[in-house]
Amino acid sequence: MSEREAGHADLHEFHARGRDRLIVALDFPSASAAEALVWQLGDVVSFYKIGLELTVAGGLDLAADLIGAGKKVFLDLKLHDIGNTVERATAAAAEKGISLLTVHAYPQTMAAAARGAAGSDLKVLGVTVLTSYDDADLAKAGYGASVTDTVRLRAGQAREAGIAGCICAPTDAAMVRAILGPDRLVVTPGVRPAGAEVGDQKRIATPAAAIGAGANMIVVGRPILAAPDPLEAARSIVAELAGA
Ligand SMILES: O=C(O)c1cc(=O)[nH]c(=O)n1[C@@H]1O[C@H](COP(=O)(O)O)[C@@H](O)[C@H]1O
Repeated sequence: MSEREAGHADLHEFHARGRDRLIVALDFPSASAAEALVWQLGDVVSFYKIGLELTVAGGLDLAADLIGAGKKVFLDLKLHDIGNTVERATAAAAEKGISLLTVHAYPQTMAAAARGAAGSDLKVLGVTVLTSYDDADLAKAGYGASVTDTVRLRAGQAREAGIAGCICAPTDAAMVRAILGPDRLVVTPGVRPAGAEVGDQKRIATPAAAIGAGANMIVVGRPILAAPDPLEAARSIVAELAGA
């Protein structure tokens, strides 16, 4: 269904469906720059990702402000350390009212994060294989398996660890959905509206294709942040997601 086909009564629901599928990555060097974008996007966006760059520039205080203002926050720290450290860091994130937290999809790490999040509303996502990697990049990093086989293995291990879901490329989403089943989360970065600049991403698809392949939510950074009109770019992606 397109925006045009949705009747007046359905329009609110149509936009809400699109909005619930979009996470905007606040990849900024300062909290004030991130705040300015949040202000600009207003009610069009309800879920924000705070990653490595913003975390070291006041991102955790901003996370508290966003949560206080009724937004959801995805803390993208991609944790990977000894179990004790991962468990404690995850428990600390859970206490802050964060909705989503990433860890690298290694069995020990995911099991520790599952323990840290137990009894809280925090959902842990395992990063399978980064969307900037292809088979040659994995080989260079010392792995013998292809991207597809590695994602398949790690998605299965995420399910066994009992975490909430996985981060994967939209091109892997159908396979990961089949492994995780209908109740876990599949979240895909590496999303580019048709014609958008690809940048350093290697395994990409459009917003509608990502949802069509089984993603619950997509993560979008530069196609909104670097757009001449970020609000218009976000609106257009929300409409595409709502119709998918
Ligand atoms: O965990 C992530 O969010 C993530 C995993 C991954 O495999 N690839 C990936 O791009 N990301 C993040 O998703 C965002 C994508 O940003 P853009 O490429 O600008 O849309 C960035 O904040 C990345 O850190």
